[in-house]
Amino acid sequence: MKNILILTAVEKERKAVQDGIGTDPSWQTALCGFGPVEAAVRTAVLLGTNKPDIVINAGVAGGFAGRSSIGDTVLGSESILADLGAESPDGFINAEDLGFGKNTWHTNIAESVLPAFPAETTHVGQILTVSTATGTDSGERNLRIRYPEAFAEAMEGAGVASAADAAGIPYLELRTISNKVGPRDLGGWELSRALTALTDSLRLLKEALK
Ligand SMILES: O=C(O)c1cccc(C(=O)CC[C@H]2O[C@@H](n3cnc4c(=O)[nH]cnc43)[C@H](O)[C@@H]2O)c1
Repeated sequence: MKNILILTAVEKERKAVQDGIGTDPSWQTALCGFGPVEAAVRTAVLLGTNKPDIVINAGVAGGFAGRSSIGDTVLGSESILADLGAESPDGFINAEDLGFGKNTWHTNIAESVLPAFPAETTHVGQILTVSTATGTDSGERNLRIRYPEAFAEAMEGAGVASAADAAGIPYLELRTISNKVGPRDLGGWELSRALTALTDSLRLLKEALK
């Protein structure tokens, strides 16, 4: 039996995950906090005393219009720290291109569990991690151009991935879509739909990783 550690930013996400996995000593949940720095630090601390077989960052996310819809599930083949780098007159230069380390953490777990998920509402691909949630049309446009293959934007994945990578532990990011990436409109967020999808997706993931 594999030991799995699932990290979420907030308690409501943790509860949705817990409802999906049920009570099982091999499947543990914890909070990693809000944003990539808090997520990396808290994950690293947890991995100092607990060495699971797989680390998962799960939660809700913004979806890029036309690429993912509210209630969909995104299995991250890559978690990308999308806003770490430097601006220049010729555009954004990411940390890797600057020669200062990693922006992208790959995993092959997403592809391997995909057959367990409904094809019409599940995507495998890039999930962006940002320190500031996109809140304008121009911000959305910039990210969409810079990352033409990204399905979703959230705020913890690359932090958790970085800590898991440093500990040599396989990693997966799983997100369900609660809102569109773009102008901040909390009234347009469909959190309960995304949290129900999160519960359903964790149930499927648990079956797939058996
Ligand atoms: O207030 C609630 O009921 C509630 C329930 C569950 C989650 C929340 C959050 O505020 C989650 C914050 C978390 O969600 C990610 N997220 C979601 N949409 C976006 C987005 O458009 N851009 C960036 N991040 C997004 C993110 O990982 C946050 O940590 C509230």
